[in-house]
Amino acid sequence: MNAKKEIAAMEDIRLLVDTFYGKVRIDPLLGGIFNGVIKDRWPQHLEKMYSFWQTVLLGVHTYYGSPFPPHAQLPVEQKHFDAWLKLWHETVDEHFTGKKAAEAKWRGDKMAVMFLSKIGYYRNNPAKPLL
Ligand code: HEM
Repeated sequence: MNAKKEIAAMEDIRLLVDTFYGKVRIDPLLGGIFNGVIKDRWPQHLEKMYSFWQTVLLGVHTYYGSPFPPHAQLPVEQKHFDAWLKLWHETVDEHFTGKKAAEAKWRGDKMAVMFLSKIGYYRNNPAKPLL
């Protein structure tokens, strides 16, 4: 039996992130894209994602990066974000329940919409020099 619990501590964030990216890495649609960029830097990527979700969900401010730039040039569209969100929701629900679990899913949804819209914008409006 695997009782669901609240996301309350760093060990919960690690479980969430490790389980999620474990699925992402072998996903037929997403795996190649992630592995192609990250290559042998998975430990660093996971550390960054622990700190991102720790900041968002636990209010412990350890992430000072800019989430969007690494996504700007990725060959992704709606179906990739759908696949990302499906795995994210599934992973959160597998292990957790409660307010922070709901917030994790909500934040994933919002960021996916925002990333997709920015990616579309930059594709249609390539940056032009002013002079
Ligand atoms: C199709 C969907 C997505 C793909 C393929 C994708 C892929 C990637 C890749 C390749 C990196 C860079 C890793 C590196 O070079 O170290 C990255 C970083 C990151 N991703 Fe995503 N991602 C996706 C969706 C999302 C969503 C929805 C979120 C929102 C929670 C997210 C949050 C982040 C964050 C916070 C970083 C670290 C940014 C930094 O460098 O500070 N990603 N992602």
